[in-house]
Amino acid sequence: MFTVYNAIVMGSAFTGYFFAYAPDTVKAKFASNYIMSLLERVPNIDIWCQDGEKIKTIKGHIKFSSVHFHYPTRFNIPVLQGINLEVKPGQYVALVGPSGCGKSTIIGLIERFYQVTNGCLPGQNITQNDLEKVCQEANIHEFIVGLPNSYDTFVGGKGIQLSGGQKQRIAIARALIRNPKILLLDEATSALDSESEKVVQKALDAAAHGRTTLAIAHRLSTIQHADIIFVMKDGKVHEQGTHQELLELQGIYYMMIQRQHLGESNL
Ligand SMILES: Nc1ncnc2c1ncn2[C@@H]1O[C@H](COP(=O)(O)OP(=O)(O)OP(=O)(O)O)[C@@H](O)[C@H]1O
Repeated sequence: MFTVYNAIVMGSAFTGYFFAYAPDTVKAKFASNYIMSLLERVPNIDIWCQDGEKIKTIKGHIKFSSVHFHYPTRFNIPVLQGINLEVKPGQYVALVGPSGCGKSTIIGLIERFYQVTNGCLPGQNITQNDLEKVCQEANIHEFIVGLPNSYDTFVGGKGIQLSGGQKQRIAIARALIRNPKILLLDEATSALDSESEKVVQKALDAAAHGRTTLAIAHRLSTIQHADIIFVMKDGKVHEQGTHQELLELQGIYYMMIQRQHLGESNL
């Protein structure tokens, strides 16, 4: 419908015309109405929460039961098509599968960035000692104390003066300072060279200790120790098991491992 509201919300050519030629007081009134309507908007996810379970204490148990999902902007493209997976508190679980099969979408749903289409999901003061403890866990403390001003060293906006591996380890420390029960790792080492990857992976393995961890990885060597590996394809879980069980199955995971070994030996 061609209303002024829609024109403003949808950003049509009419908006430009309206804002170019309407008197300032009228423009201000429309703009403030629009701002108020944005402030008062209740996200769908909150409406849903009123009926759903509100989680008071997070124990680190994740369960997807027949979860279907499509992105709001792409109604006719199903991304998840009946996902069933369970991660028990403290387990380290990996998601693997071809590009675009829906791995990051699963993490987005756990973080409640989107509402599922069908199915269901379950519902300080920081001291210097706390800071140093998490930096030790993240394998970055030694590096920081070696800097000219230790923890007070200026590292530039967004850590521009740090290497990729150092930034990753600081990101791990930032995650750990809140003592989370769940760690969600989406390709946490993918942008690193193999030396930095080893250091960051060591930090991640230490951080995962005693926490429920869901890791997405293309480099399969990093998740072979996972308690369960879910192998996804076309928005579905096709295989699940330990590294050894999946190798014995000789299915998709086995093929992925073979391909990766072949790729590495061709480097
Ligand atoms: N914000 C979005 N809006 C619409 N479609 C999206 C959005 N994000 C992802 N998609 C689509 O959803 C599908 C699954 O994407 P997702 O990022 O979950 O895949 P992935 O398995 O993590 O891929 P990769 O291994 O390449 O990171 C893809 O087809 C993608 O194009």
